[in-house]
Amino acid sequence: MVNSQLTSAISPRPYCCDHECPHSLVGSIDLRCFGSDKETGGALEEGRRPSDAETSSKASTSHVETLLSRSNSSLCRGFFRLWKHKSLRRLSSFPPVGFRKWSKKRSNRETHPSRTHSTSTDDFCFFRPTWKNFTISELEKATDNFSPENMIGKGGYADIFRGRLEYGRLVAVKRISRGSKDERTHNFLCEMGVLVHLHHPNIAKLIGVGVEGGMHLVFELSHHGSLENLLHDSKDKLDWEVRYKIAIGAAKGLEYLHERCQRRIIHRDIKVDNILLTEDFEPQICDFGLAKWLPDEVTHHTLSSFEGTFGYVAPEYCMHGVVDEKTDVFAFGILLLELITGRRAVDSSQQSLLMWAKPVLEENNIKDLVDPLLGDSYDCKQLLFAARTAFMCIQHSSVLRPRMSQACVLRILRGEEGRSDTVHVLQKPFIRRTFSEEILDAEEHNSTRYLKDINRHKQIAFDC
Ligand SMILES: Nc1ncnc2c1ncn2[C@@H]1O[C@H](COP(=O)(O)OP(=O)(O)OP(=O)(O)O)[C@@H](O)[C@H]1O
Repeated sequence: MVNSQLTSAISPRPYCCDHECPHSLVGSIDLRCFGSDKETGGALEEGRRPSDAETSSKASTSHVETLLSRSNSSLCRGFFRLWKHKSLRRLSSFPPVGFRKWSKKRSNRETHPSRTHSTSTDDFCFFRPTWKNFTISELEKATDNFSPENMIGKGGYADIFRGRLEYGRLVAVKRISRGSKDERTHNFLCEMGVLVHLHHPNIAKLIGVGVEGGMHLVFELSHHGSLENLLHDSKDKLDWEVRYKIAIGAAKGLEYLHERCQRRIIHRDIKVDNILLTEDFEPQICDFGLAKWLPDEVTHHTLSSFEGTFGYVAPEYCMHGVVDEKTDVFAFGILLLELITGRRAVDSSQQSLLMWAKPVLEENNIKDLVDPLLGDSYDCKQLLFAARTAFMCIQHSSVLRPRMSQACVLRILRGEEGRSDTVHVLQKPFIRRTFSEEILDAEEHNSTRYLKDINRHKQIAFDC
């Protein structure tokens, strides 16, 4: 049955936008992996503006509080069992909490003029027929029978093998190998369902798939592996010039996902492990296993299960399950801080980079942030632009974070926004907000509470 599902999924047919369809990006991995089927309902709510009553009655319950209140439940035990099997710090489906209901069409300010809003069938038929359907023998031959020596990555639900195709092309074969049969199928279809829409120099390039003897996604091999390998695992220092190039390229990739590709895609797991580097250090965003398609008409999704990576999670996602472009913008800010400081989002003593860097940025002591390995070998202006961008992206309130596009993040990063010669002072973002947004923000994004939550979140993740 799985195979027939897979075969039909890769055959050229209209892309389905139904929320219930396994090809759809709007479903969320359910909580069956925690052994709690009853928690699986209502995986997402589309963004609507809250009523006053809803706002006041539900705002006080956070994901973390609810998780803690259930800490003895089988749900929680399931989470920790799963945690041990997942890659470090990666949070898989977190239990649902009393997520609020929102009601609002997207405002004009938030719509994307760059994308056409067609609802015609053509809109759902965007796939690249150049994809190859690999046989298992081709993949085995390419990877030397998936030999351990060829394993170049081990993710939460897949192993990645280096391979050489018959005609010499180097590839990375992602073999979906963990989870139940349903989970593997779901993950495979979700990732493939996103990739079918994407074609950009800063997005990992899918060459084909293989559904014989397991589920496989075949990518162009990235010469330098992930940014994680290069920035944190290598003895060689990564030059500032390259870091800045990576920042710009990753920003372009995200801008494409959010505003320029066929669908509005939220990646949800932007981090150094998911930025691959080509031979000339061009960054490519990979791992679309958690990506969501967000319809243009809604402001955001509210997910009832929580997935992501500790250290990169935006406050509103952590506290209320709210997912939109700003979720990725926040994570991108953390990634920028990693590039500037050379520190991990969460270090070996479980200290958060955000907590360390934010006060330094607020004090405008930018030089104190710089990776000691760089010494004085960096471009001061580029550093200031990058620090300024990071500062804006990690704003607690999503309203205050810039968008990737509309000339926001990229322009700030390139120093094209504001007074480039007087950027010594990091300014608070200049986005004007409505009164209701101010109220909403003050009520809902209390930073003290967030810090409390994130600390408890950390305890759950690392101490149990
Ligand atoms: N095309 C590629 N070229 C080179 N290395 C790759 C490629 N794709 C993946 N990798 C390596 O494999 C690692 C894991 O890949 P990926 O993130 O796609 O797996 P995953 O199972 O989805 O991981 P996660 O636990 O983050 O979900 C990457 O961090 C990278 O080091």
